[in-house]
Amino acid sequence: MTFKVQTLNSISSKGLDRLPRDKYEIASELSTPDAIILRSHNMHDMAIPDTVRAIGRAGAGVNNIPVPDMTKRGVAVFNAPGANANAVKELVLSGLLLSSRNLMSAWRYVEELTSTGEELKKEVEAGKKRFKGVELPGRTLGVAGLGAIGVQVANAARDLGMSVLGFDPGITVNNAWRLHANVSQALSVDELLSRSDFVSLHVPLVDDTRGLIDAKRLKLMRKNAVLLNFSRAEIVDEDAVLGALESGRLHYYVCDFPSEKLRGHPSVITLPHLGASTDEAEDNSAMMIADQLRDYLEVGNIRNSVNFPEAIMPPTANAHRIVVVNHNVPNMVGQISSTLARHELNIADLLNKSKGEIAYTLVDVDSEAPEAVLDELKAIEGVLCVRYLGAVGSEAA
Ligand SMILES: NC(=O)C1=CN([C@@H]2O[C@H](COP(=O)(O)OP(=O)(O)OC[C@H]3O[C@@H](n4cnc5c(N)ncnc54)[C@H](O)[C@@H]3O)[C@@H](O)[C@H]2O)C=CC1
Ligand SMILES: O=C(O)CCC(=O)C(=O)O
Repeated sequence: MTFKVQTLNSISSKGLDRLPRDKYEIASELSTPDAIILRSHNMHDMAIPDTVRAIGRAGAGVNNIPVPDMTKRGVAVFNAPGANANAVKELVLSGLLLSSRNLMSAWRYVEELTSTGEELKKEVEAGKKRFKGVELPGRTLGVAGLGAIGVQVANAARDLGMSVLGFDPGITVNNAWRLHANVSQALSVDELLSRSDFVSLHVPLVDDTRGLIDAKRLKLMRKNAVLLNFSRAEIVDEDAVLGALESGRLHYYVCDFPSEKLRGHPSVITLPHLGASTDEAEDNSAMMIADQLRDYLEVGNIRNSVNFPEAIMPPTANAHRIVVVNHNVPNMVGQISSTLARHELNIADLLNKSKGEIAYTLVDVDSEAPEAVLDELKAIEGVLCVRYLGAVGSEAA
């Protein structure tokens, strides 16, 4: 079996090399891809071919992928949680220091000096008082979203001696375990904003978080506070931020998402979406997503899908694997197994998992499944996709 994988962005070769070329054709232009790998490419406006079975985001945020439409079509969407978290954490720490020590304006000041020798030294000493900053120990950082990135940011800020407050109503048990014991809990975004000198946002862009930081919430922030946004532009109301900078409520807005309005503002430090742009993060994300896609395409296993359930079934030796994606409604497993029974196919192993509106079934049968069985499975009302993977047990052995 061979697979076609289309890349919509430049993807680290360390990741693509995990897809052996005797089994995988990989190209940026393909008319009938089985899978797509991308980073930030906007898929909302593109026609996604019917042949696509899986989409892999070599990164964290999936707001550039039409996930609900893909779910309706039975297409699994994967991401690489945590793979770029350290890179983002390091950039957030840079942002904290750039703002606390007024480094960008200080740097610009020096760049614009034209004097030389003693005169230059005099201007340096005379000018530096304009850039006096503050130290981080004793200041409070509020972290909204304690996922892979937020936890690392919170822990690093504690290590720098800051007091840290966190808010995340959906924190996972694993992330709660990873969090520094001295990080305090805020009970709402409003509380977080009102008790912090620096606020860093690490929530995904979804309907609930669009415009999370608006004019009303900015008024809750401490005077001269710094807002850091390395999540997504749309989480913050940009006009409201510009207003808060004018009124002095905000001292700096540090973000990874430039816009015409933000560019050139003396109190905005904006970077070109650099959070995940390190060798390490690009390699980690690409390797993780390639491994997950390969396991899905070849074996049917699902790890780190944002719309499909986790599903891992070790291949049965000498069996033949069928994968069925269907609506999460009653009697689907019954219909699948009775179809197999009608064709005298004995089930060696079966796994059925569901997540939201999707149910997912892996079936290992003792003998090869003829085309007619697959056609009958496809014809069951509610079935979105059927894949025949064949003897995955023998290949793995
Ligand atoms: N600037 C860059 O290059 C990068 C940006 N990102 C952005 O950062 C976001 C977070 O990434 P990860 O930490 O890896 O994701 P994650 O999924 O591990 O963590 C997100 C956390 O936010 C929490 N959350 C959701 N809604 C919330 C709300 N209203 N208030 C408080 N917490 C809320 C969730 O419960 C979860 O724990 C991504 O979705 C992406 O948009 C991620 C990587 C690189
Ligand atoms: O791939 C990139 O550079 C963007 C990373 C990012 O924004 C994410 O992983 O959510």
